[in-house]
Amino acid sequence: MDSVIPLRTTTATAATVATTVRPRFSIQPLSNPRPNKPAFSLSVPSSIFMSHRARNLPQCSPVRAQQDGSAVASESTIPEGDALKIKEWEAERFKDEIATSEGIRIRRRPPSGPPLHYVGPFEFRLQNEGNTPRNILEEIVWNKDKEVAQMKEKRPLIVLNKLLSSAPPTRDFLGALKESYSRTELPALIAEVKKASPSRGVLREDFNPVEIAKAYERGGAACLSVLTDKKYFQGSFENLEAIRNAGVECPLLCKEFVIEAWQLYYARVKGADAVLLIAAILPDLDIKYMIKICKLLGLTALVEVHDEREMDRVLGIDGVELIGINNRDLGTFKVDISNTKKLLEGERGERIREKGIIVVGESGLFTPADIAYVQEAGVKAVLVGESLVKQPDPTKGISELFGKDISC
Ligand SMILES: O=C(O)c1ccccc1NCC(=O)[C@H](O)[C@H](O)COP(=O)(O)O
Repeated sequence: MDSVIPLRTTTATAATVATTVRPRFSIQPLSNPRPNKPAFSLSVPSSIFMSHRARNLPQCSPVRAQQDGSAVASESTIPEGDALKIKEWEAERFKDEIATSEGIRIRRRPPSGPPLHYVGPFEFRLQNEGNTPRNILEEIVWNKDKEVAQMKEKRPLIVLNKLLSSAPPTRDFLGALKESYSRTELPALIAEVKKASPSRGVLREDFNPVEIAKAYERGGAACLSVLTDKKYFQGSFENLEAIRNAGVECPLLCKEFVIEAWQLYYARVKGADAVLLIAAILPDLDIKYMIKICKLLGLTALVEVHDEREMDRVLGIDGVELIGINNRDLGTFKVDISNTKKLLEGERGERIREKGIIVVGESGLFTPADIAYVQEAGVKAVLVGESLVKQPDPTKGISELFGKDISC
């Protein structure tokens, strides 16, 4: 049985509602609207209506219907504290809507129900719907959101800002890639220090990050990528700091799931020279503003994309100098190195060349043929983890991967 809930928090006509409502509801204008009643009816599956009632939300009382068929909330009935919570909740939802409109499917945190007294009509979720991450990337992001909140409490931005003055200077990540490419005429190597990953589990039991980093440097890596996520990759900021303090000269990429600007400051303080910004997670405006912060901090931003839509978004953002094409779908784990070629074909490739952007081919590279394939597609650098970190001797692993010694 369907129920009818004619509610609206702000003035809106049936027509405006009809354009914003989600398809699983049906809206019909009432043929004979009565005074003081909205001129439309909204049919909602009864299960959704039940979840609305189960949450104890007011149904009609704070809403006043108008002659034109719209309805307004009588805000005077909402306690001040709740009104603030409602505003915060609506602001979050607004951000989510922007992200969705840019094609971002990863939600920043589990959706919460509206606060008490919220009377918006069209957001009645089925109970429990949406509170489970849709894929591993979303799970990582939800976990990161909590983790960053805790870390920020211990080290607020004001503290990090002070530490910046004693942090070692950054090294030129992009310059190191360009220099290596012109020296070897092969894609510059960003070698990844990674103990484990969600898709492959533990890659190396005897994992000594500093030893691995030094072995990569001896093998001719231009830069290193250091996983700092603990829960899913068994990495840490201690590893990043230790590699930096051990005198490794290769510039270091902090391989993190950045969702907040605070993390950029933290990475910088811990010795990073570059940070990863993942387009599948970050809306355009966040990328734009984080790139500016990176510049202020002397960090290089590696902006990672996986599909055409993300590439087009990133190509529209000013200040992007380094783009990584991940051959791994971070939601499904599927790896396909032809993804690099696909994203560099035609007009996109031309725009990238015109803008002088350096492209990094990331993930799933195991053989000299793989390196040649992505080089042919147009990359000037590669990011390699598994195939090197698993080698008993990672220095030798680099020569095998490139089919020659690239250290001199
Ligand atoms: O590798 C994963 O399982 C993974 C899962 C979810 C998010 C990110 C993930 N990996 C990050 C990377 O893409 C790789 O560490 C990096 O590109 C190197 O890839 P590979 O050479 O295949 O180890």
